[in-house]
Amino acid sequence: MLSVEGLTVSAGDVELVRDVSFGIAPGERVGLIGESGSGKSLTALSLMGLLPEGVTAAGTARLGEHDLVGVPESRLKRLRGRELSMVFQEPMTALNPLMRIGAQVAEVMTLHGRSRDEARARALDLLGRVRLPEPAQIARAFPHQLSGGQRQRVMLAIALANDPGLLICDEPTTALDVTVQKQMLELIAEVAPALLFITHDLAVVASVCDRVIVMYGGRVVESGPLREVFARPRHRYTQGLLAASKLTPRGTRLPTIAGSVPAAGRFPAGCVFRNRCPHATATCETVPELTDDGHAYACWHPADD
Ligand SMILES: Nc1ncnc2c1ncn2[C@@H]1O[C@H](COP(=O)(O)OP(=O)(O)OP(=O)(O)O)[C@@H](O)[C@H]1O
Repeated sequence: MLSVEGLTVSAGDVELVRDVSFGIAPGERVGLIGESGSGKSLTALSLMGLLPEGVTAAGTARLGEHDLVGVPESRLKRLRGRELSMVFQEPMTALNPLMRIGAQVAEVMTLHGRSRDEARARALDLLGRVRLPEPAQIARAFPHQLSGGQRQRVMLAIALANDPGLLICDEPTTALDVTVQKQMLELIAEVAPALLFITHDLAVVASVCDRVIVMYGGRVVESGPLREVFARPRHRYTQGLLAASKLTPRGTRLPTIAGSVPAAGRFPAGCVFRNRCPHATATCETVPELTDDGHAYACWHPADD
């Protein structure tokens, strides 16, 4: 569905993103991780055609039938919001402080050709879909009257308004507290048609994504199915990230703790978690899981040891 080949982003002679290639299949949820400055945001912005002044992209990126790199702004404008859309970290900078929420959600639909009445009605549906309580009341509110989590849900409603095929999220939950973050992540995972999710939080990747791409110094240094990359990280940056996180790479010796399989039954018995995990002997066929306390833990099967 999305195919990126040899994407290079430069500011003058300086290459900030080099030769990045990856793809996203319909329905797939891909995490893009990497340290600060590794080029994650520029990669996403080049797909959206939203690179800052003086920064240019080369290479190819195709979303379905549409080229995204090296095409005129007028064409990208038609694609943005309709074929692909993006949710940013800070909703206050993206929302118009002087415009009511309902009108802002409706506007993105009228811009893409829906009638005013239709857009207004659908705006209420969308606010309900992102699980905002009392959508009619929220629609009449101004951004400052909502909480940070509610504003981020509004941004998600706006991003979904024209049924895009791909949703890009750039650290959308970083500014939210842990409980609100978890709800937002569940919502994104549920509603995204296909997802490119930028974060440097491994637990977030573990809870939302099927596949992960790791960037370092402007390049992709490894990628693959989540459990594969987390279980056998090849690049020293990924290894360091895993070591510093609450996730434990496969192969690490962990104490076995007796206990019962959690009621949630998410984990088949037989695997071992690190001892801080409340699920103790619970299981895991899938390597990382986000547990009820909001943290991800990895486990390894004794048989693999
Ligand atoms: N407008 C610009 N002009 C020149 N260099 C830029 C510009 N924007 C970003 N950069 C540089 O490009 C590199 C990649 O930036 P980018 O924002 O994509 O990183 P990132 O991985 O998203 O980081 P973070 O996690 O901190 O958001 C950085 O070294 C950054 O300083």
